[in-house]
Amino acid sequence: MAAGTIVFIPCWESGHFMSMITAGKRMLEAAAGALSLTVLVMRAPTAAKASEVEGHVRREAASASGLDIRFLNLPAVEPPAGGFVAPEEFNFRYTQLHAPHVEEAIAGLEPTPVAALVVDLFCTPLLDVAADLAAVPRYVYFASTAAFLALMLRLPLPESRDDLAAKLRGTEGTAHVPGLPPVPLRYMPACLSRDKIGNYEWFADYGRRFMDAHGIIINSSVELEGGVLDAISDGRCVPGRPAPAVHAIGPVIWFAAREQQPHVCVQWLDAQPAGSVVFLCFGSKGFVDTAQVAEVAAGLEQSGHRFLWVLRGTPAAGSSHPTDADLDVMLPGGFLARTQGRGLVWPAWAPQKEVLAHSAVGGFVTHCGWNSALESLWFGVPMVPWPLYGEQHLNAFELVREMGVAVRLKDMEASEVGYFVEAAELELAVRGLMGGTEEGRKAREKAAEMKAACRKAVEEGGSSHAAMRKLMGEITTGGVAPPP
Ligand SMILES: COc1cc(-c2[o+]c3cc(O)cc([O-])c3cc2O[C@@H]2O[C@H](CO)[C@H](O)[C@H](O)[C@H]2O)cc(OC)c1O
Ligand SMILES: O=c1ccn([C@@H]2O[C@H](COP(=O)(O)OP(=O)(O)O)[C@@H](O)[C@H]2O)c(=O)[nH]1
Repeated sequence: MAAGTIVFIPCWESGHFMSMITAGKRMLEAAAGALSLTVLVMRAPTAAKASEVEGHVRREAASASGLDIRFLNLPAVEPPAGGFVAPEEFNFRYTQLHAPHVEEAIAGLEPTPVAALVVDLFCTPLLDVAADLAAVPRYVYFASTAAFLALMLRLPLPESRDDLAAKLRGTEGTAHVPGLPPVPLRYMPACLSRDKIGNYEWFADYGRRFMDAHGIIINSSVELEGGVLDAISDGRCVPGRPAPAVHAIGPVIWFAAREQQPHVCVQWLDAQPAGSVVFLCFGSKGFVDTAQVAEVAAGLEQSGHRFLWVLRGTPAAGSSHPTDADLDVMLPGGFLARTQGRGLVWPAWAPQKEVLAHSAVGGFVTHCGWNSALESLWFGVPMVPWPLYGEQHLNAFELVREMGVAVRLKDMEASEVGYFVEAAELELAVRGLMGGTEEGRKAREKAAEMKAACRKAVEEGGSSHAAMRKLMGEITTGGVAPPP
């Protein structure tokens, strides 16, 4: 029977929620029965997201993991009234409104001692509630890259604010992300770009609060982002003040139970030659408009390669989630007939991990969501980055420039956020990715190396395995250093 419980407060976005629950399971496994996990579930601010989260909770609660996990729904709060400068401001205020409920839920756990509190990167307003629980170590779970973390830690510094804010008012120049070579402004996260400068203070505030944590648990590894992790631990993000310890335990990848009947996409892949198919998928939010669809279709057709394209329709009013695409309306006339046998366009949610794991898949055109990038590396699939939102442009920079596992779209470096990709650009990138250029062949080799490194990292003796052991050691023995 567990002697204490780790309290988790995840964010409602699926990528964050499931990444954190999967990390929690790994933590329990490493604690070998000494601890349980209590997940405090906030009601998501929209009905669609609330139902998504309910689905995750139902599936997890029903799964026979043998681990001691329980989900407690926090009372719903009224979303704060509008007029926000940024979505981050909404998140911040909405999350903060849950503080009394979190305190009450934690008090209700007695007599079970709380061994640690872990909050999502967007839930740091709730880090303080455990300040009353004087001895309880508090952690942030960071479901994104160490590079994005380094940037966020640095944002509150006056010199960083002045420098970056001035640069972001223009379009030329580079930004300083500790541990990375100079980052061209067009690779800065879309959430911090020129037209979103109002977000700056909110991101800076999140970054400031990370310093109040005992540690940051991150879905990355030394093998993937060693340079940036060193920069954080050497104090190059917040000079003069040690950063919280960073526990790089990744890749953390959420694998759903397999359906009994293989998915249509998988059945189609079964009939394709090894390494012959380029896969296109743009995450949980990604969709493209009709003009862009026509260019993608033409690019794929002209590339001559086999493809599996997850094409989603525009979200319904008031939603940010794509709908299932009506292919007859969205695709150019005759495209399906002309590409029959060598291409499949799938209009709904696809089993991305199963697709990436399939031997027929030779490349991935991706929006560079960090979960997608990690999944691609896990299966050794080289990428073409097509970042859309959030921090994805910075992720693309690392994949291309730092890791060398991706072939860039021709004009990406010369484009504004939300750029339009022409057929010829996509054709060229796909040809390169599938082995037609030296850059593409190198990216494939690098992706294979990364696959081996990712798997080694989480095995016994690997860096992420050791980081997890150290983290759980400090939680179970209470031997954690106070926040810097
Ligand atoms: C990590 O930094 C940011 C993330 C987001 C962001 O916002 C978002 C909003 C939605 O309505 C639905 C989403 O799915 C979603 C996802 C999202 O980030 C993604 O999170 C993943 C982690 O689980 C992963 O890190 C991906 O790379 C992210 O793109 C938004 C944002 O600024 C607006 C961020 O800075
Ligand atoms: O059709 C789809 C689209 C996405 N995903 C999964 O959804 C997650 C997307 O997370 P990511 O961080 O890449 O991007 P986000 O959706 O948060 O932008 C990944 O685990 C993908 O495998 C999937 O399985 N099928």
